[in-house]
Amino acid sequence: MAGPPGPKPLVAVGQVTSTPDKELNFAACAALVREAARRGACLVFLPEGFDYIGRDPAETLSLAEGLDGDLMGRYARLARDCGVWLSLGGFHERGRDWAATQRIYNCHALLDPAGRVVAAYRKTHLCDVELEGRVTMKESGFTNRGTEIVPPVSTPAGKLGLSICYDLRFPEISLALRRAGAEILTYPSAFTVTTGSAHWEVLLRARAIESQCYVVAAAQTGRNHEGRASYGHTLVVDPWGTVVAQRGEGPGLCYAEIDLEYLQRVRREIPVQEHRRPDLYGTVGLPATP
Ligand SMILES: O=C(O)CNC(=O)[C@H](CS)NC(=O)CCC(=O)C(=O)O
Repeated sequence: MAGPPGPKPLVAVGQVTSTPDKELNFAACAALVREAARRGACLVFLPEGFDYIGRDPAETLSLAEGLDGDLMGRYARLARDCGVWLSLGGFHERGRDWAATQRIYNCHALLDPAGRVVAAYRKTHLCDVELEGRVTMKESGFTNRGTEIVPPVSTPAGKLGLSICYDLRFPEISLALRRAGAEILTYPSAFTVTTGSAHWEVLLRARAIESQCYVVAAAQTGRNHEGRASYGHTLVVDPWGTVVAQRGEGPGLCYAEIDLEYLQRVRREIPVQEHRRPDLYGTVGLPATP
């Protein structure tokens, strides 16, 4: 192997309380990105809805922009100014079909330090969930489903596989990304308090253990508007399943070093990828037959 280990890449994960006010949200996110860059992070993650959280579908639709709009332009300048990569999960995107569909995409954009959008993943699993008397979400009411998984992107921290929030519940996408070469999986999120307190950490650790990837999950926290609160608990999990960084509630950053030698060791020691039985699981993602 190569000589002495060099410094390991540092990533930063932001936790925010987005509101319907895009200006305030940008100011809060930009301050976190600047702080993370000062501390030496090469890649900064922001949560789903970093741009805003609308009070209702009509407001959410009215505030949405294209990837070529003003807000992404400001983030591109921020990436350039700070010299960092930005994972901007859960951007409310008016796509090319906006005029026809009047629905947006839930888009995870990855920007390089030149401010270019090097990848855009559009959320493929939409959160339509009804917990009687507690939680109602109907994302498909204002969002189009993404149509593809995006191949992992090489970054200075490792090969990054993009997902969003509710995608976390579907191991199929994490395994597909792992198979395509991912070393870091990321789930920018806006989890509810009810589901987050029961499922958040265990799902993130399970995805890390079974895929043997780092898992990075930036989260919304606190009261986004009168009718909504988010669970927080931004996490980074290593490929062994250990939580290596986390926040509780309230806005802020946490940091983790990405150690790809450690990742390789975990994969060597428990070679699950070689032990899989694809000959047996052919229809696993399909609906059950009666
Ligand atoms: O709507 C926006 O503006 C931003 N998007 C979201 O907040 C999305 C869709 S409603 N939230 C989730 O996917 C929560 C998942 C969750 O809580 C779970 O899986 O338990």
